[in-house]
Amino acid sequence: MYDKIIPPTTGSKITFKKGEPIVPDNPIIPFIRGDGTGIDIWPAAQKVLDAAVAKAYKGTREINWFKVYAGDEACDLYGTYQYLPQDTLTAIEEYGVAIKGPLTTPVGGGIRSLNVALRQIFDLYACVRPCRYYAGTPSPHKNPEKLDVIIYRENTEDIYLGIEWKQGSEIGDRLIKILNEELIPATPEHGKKQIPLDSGIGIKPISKTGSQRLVRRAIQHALLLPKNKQQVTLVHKGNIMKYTEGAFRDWGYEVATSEFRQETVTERESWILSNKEKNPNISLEDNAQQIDPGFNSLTPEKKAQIVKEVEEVLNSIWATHGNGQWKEKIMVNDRIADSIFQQIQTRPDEYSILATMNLNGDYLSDAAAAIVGGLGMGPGANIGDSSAIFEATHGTAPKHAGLDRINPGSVILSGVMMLEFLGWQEAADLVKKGLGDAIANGQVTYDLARLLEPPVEPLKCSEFAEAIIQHFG
Ligand SMILES: NC(=O)C1=CN([C@@H]2O[C@H](COP(=O)(O)OP(=O)(O)OC[C@H]3O[C@@H](n4cnc5c(N)ncnc54)[C@H](OP(=O)(O)O)[C@@H]3O)[C@@H](O)[C@H]2O)C=CC1
Ligand SMILES: O=C(O)CCC(=O)C(=O)O
Ligand SMILES: [Mg+2]
Repeated sequence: MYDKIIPPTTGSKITFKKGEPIVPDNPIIPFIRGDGTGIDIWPAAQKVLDAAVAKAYKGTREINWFKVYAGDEACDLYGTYQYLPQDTLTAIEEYGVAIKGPLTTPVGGGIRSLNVALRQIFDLYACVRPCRYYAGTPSPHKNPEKLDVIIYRENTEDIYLGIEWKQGSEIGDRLIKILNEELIPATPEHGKKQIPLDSGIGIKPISKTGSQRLVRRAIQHALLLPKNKQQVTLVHKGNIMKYTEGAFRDWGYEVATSEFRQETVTERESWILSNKEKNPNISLEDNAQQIDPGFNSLTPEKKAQIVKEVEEVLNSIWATHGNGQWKEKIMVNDRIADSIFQQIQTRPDEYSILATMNLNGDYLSDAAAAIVGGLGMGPGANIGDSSAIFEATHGTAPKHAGLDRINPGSVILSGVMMLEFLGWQEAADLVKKGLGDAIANGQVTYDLARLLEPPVEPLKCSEFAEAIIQHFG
């Protein structure tokens, strides 16, 4: 079944039932070490995870690691250009849950992203990236502890589908010709627009299915959070891209109000309801005027549409959501993508789950990680209905590779997410305690050491892992 690798002789498989993992006490878990600093951070992370499981379960539970190959290491073993061997795909398919270090993607030419390929091959449609603060972590922000968000990033489509054509290529030029001469003129709203002939062309598909399954998972997650964090914000650039980014927002609201009607309220509905709560005799027209600041300058048709919206909301949910009941529901709102970047800095405590398309989530997860201490503190999980791969938000950080200096925190915290996914909360809690206490004690790697006031002598990557284990207690 495998060409060049041999699974562990002990251990059992994780299986999935209705999207939930069924986990034996001795699961076999494939891991990819990763390129660049993967050589430093993976061994450190593995050591911490093993120590936590051993301490939490005293030998009754154990991870049986299965080394599989991707990236440079795979080419060394399998031959030139064998970046993602079939053995690796077979192992992840067979064992369901895997963890990986970062993998290199060259800019401009060469192979497309192995990281993205893995997400697409296993349909890991939800990229979950929590950004929360560990006390004592230095940050460029005054109140980094106020940020506690979980980014739910759609993980399989958008520009990451990688459908693009090079400038000057035969198909690219043909496509531009068809667009300029046939499709754009056939679409009146595009007027006389034309694509410059020397353009590269990329396609940005955003599907209803892809958007809705991501938002569905985000709302399901919100249901498990404490009441004050039960909020899902749909992030989009729908003011500019109405049929892709704008549609993501609309489809997100549709999932909330059709599949989770009793559990959710949209921000706009909450305004309509609270207007009536404040003034029970308010007319539909006055209510409409208050929810739409530009109401008075709208066309009669548009005004009538908003009045109808108010009427429908009151008719359909006043009984279940009115009189303040909506305050107990999950709030679903939306924010424009550029605005959310400033909002997480200026009003961080107003946000909880941020549901995004692929590209916006990629940008936003690095930015949010920076607020709570940098990419060394940014974990992640790629989750599908029948498998999951855990990995940090950051890349290979090549200039630090092999120096035993990089912060392994992000991969260790990705391991914590994996332990929680397995239901091994006791081990996950030990790692979080160890990491939190090490940081609070000023035992940190270079990235955090240089930000501390006064600066401290940095620990090596491997020493930081040891410090975490010592702080398990
Ligand atoms: N999922 C994946 O495997 C990903 C892979 N990549 C790939 O990684 C390669 C390198 O990408 P690049 O743009 O340099 O981005 P990286 O995220 O690899 O690194 C950029 C900078 O972020 C900081 N950083 C990253 N990781 C850590 C860490 N663990 N601890 C402390 N600081 C960290 C370092 O800053 P400083 O030097 O200032 O301390 C580093 O130089 C590319 O090929 C890219 O495509 C990128 C993202 C995700
Ligand atoms: O695969 C890559 O090279 C980049 C991926 C990335 O930036 C991410 O997943 O956040
Ligand atoms: Mg990224």
